[in-house]
Amino acid sequence: MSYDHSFVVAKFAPKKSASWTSYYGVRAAALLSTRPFLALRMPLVHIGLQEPSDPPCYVLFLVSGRKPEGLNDNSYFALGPASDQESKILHVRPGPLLCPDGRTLYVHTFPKLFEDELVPEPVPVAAEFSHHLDNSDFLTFCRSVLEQPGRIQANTNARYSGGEDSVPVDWDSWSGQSPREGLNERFGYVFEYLRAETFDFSSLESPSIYEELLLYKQLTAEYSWSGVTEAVSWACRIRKFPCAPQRTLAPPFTFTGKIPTVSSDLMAAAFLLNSMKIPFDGDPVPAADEEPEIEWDDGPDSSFPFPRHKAATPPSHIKVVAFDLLDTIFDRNTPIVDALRLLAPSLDKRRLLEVFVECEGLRHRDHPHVPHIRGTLGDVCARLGVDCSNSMLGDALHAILRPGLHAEAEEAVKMLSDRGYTLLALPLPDADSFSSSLPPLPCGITLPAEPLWTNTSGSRWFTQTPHIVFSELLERAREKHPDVDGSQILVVTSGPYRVAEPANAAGFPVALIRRPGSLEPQVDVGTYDPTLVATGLRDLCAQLEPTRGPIQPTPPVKRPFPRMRPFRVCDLYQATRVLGSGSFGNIYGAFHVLTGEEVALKVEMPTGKPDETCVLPYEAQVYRLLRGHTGIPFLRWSGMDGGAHVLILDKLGVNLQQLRRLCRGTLSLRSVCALALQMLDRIEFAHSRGVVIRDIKPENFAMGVGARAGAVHLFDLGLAKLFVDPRTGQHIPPREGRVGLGTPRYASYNVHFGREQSRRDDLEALGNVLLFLLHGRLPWQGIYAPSIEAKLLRIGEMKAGAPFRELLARSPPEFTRYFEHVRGLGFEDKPGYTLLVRIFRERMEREGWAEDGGCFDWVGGAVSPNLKGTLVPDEYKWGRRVHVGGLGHSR
Ligand SMILES: Nc1ncnc2c1ncn2[C@@H]1O[C@H](COP(=O)(O)OP(=O)(O)OP(=O)(O)O)[C@@H](O)[C@H]1O
Repeated sequence: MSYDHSFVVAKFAPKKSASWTSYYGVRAAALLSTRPFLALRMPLVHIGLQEPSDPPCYVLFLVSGRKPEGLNDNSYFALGPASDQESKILHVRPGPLLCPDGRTLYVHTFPKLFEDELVPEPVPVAAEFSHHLDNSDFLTFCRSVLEQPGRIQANTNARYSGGEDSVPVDWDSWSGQSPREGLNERFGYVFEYLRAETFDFSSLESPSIYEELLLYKQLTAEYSWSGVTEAVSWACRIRKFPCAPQRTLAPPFTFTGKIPTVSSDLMAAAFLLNSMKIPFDGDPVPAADEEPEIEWDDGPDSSFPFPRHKAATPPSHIKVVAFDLLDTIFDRNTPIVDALRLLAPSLDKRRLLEVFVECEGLRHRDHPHVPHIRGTLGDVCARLGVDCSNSMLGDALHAILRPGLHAEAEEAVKMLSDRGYTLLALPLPDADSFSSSLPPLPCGITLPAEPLWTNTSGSRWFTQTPHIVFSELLERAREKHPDVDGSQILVVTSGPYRVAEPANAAGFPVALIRRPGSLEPQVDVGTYDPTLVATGLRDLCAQLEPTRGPIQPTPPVKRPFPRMRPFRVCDLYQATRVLGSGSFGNIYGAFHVLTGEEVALKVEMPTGKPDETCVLPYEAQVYRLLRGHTGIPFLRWSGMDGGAHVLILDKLGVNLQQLRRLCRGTLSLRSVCALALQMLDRIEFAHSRGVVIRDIKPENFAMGVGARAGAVHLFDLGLAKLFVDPRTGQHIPPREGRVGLGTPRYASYNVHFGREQSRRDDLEALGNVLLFLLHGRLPWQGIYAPSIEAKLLRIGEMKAGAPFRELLARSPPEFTRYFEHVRGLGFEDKPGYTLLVRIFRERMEREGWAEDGGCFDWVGGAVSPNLKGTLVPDEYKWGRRVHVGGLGHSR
């Protein structure tokens, strides 16, 4: 069917929009009151202004919370509960256009829309016009468009613009490039004009006004440049359909004054419009481009004493130097690495240390009264999947308990002692284990006679040296210097969070030793403030040289994480940023305070309502069940901390939805095939452990980071379920009338009709996900239905019927084979994973596509990192580089 179709999508783009074109852009944009909105093209016959027998005439309506002004003063219909004075009310029953707060919407009409009758002079913009698109703008825009017929069809450039970048003159956006087009300069917004004169809708959805609404919806849903880009790319695809010669809009027509009746189409449009957020008069102008402070109002309860900023300190002011022995004087890391290398020779040194330190900290937290080093070794082996004999463990333990001295220790200690400093040591953690195996301390340092605090119940010395140590230290220092105060005792440590933070909080200056390659984290969240930073003990001595002049305080560092109240989980993981939000709480990026290793924290705060159960403990069980596959993030710890349920998981990279956006909306068949192989593998693994995922969607698959950047990971297992009864080993029985779970866009056909999900449903959902990644859109997206139930039913019908068949017809044949298999499976049937893998692998082999990490569209420079519209999380961008999949490239 041929359909005349013109539409305009208008969008305000705040200046510096690029700054919120980011992972957080969507969140920030939700607070902006300037939103993209739509000039609707409506057939006049739909609103009773034309007879069906007349040649069809269309008009663009602008729906706005503001009345038109200037020459078009009177050209509007008020929708909904207008005031008594309103003469023209477009009566809509039962009032779909009513705004929840009772304000009125106006449909701007168009008496002088057409070329010859456009207003002779530009209409002055009312002084108070700040951020609403009003009728005069609209007219100017229309004139600009109509003056240049054909330009759009000729132009194949991308159709987006804005932000601070200049806009190429030949783009068909209306973007302030000429003096005539001054609106953009003043208000910083951009019009997108998308015009498809005649095209064939038959292979798309049924022709209706919803095509435009769909664009609008997409824009409002994903308000960022990516939203625009997606909408525009969608429109561009439509535009690929053969275009008939351009026609101008139908002859001018005169408004008769007759109040129109509402046709069902308009009614439906009105329902959709009602769900849109259109700015109203008096809405506040958005505050610049500030990102909102992310409030942490449901997180674990923890607070930090922040250090005061220090003044310059003359070395002579320091009377006592107190060493934290671990890793400043004693070298504990080398023996740990040596010991672990015996157990897992192939692993990288740093990784071994990270695993050991993490296991040690968690073990100590959960079993504070049990000797921990042997237990830690056991945990390390379990974590690395290595089998060790008792004698191997014994050897490793022996090595770990024999730390040597750092090479420079003797010399440095002597030098400081010769300069007259009193040298003390903080008590050594776990002194009992070490007592017989330590080498003698360099001459001049005194240990406390009795390390009181190591036996403190639940002591947390792995992360925080307790406050009691510092009062004890002050007492010991006063034995030699009765008048000394805390500011004269320099604590030397390599542990920023283990020692520097509590020392600062207790009022002691700190010298932070950062040896090259040290394990301690480099991330500074502003909770400590070292007086000096040295690369080793020799450097420390040089900086404490009396003739050198006062030690200048380190300049304040620009803290990278100001937007969140800092909190720490298990005293070991410092949260730094929000990675995402889920239905039950937030997911935070965090790092281990002793190793700097990055992790993700999934946090759920119980509401306290008796009838509500928390889901994270359940999800933790599923993660435990699925341990052992590298394509599923490892659950490092789960439990209650600070009153919240917490999962500590491997940190992942960008999810497939974000990557699809990064790649401008669609992925190539090559990427889709390569992803399919990995995704099938993860799902097969879950099924092999008796688990159905029930929430297969692109957002729940993410690439790894670092060395695992080419691997797809399956996560978010909160909806997963055992399909095998663990007591009987039997498959669960089929059931009807189940509540639909998962995401309707991708869910299997069965889910829409209330059937219990089994393995086949995960695989059907995977098929839908792959089609979505390939096409960028599924036919049932954005359809209209009067209620959610009706919509779910309608989507189900589409999945079962012609729209799905048409989708397959325009997809590579592999998908037909794939769906033939998965839709042919019975409830209990085991899917033919090998067959499904073969379908995609054969295609890859035929095409000569390698399956390596470089096969994805986003790797290796195929996608320009700085294109607007990408949703690459900030952590993947720095300067003009982007690192996706671990392979960075410059523009
Ligand atoms: N391990 C992780 N590493 C990095 N980011 C993550 C991780 N886990 C979750 N995220 C981010 O947080 C978002 C939400 O996480 P998740 O899907 O687990 O939460 P949810 O509450 O189950 O969400 P939903 O309601 O969408 O199912 C994800 O889309 C992802 O961007």
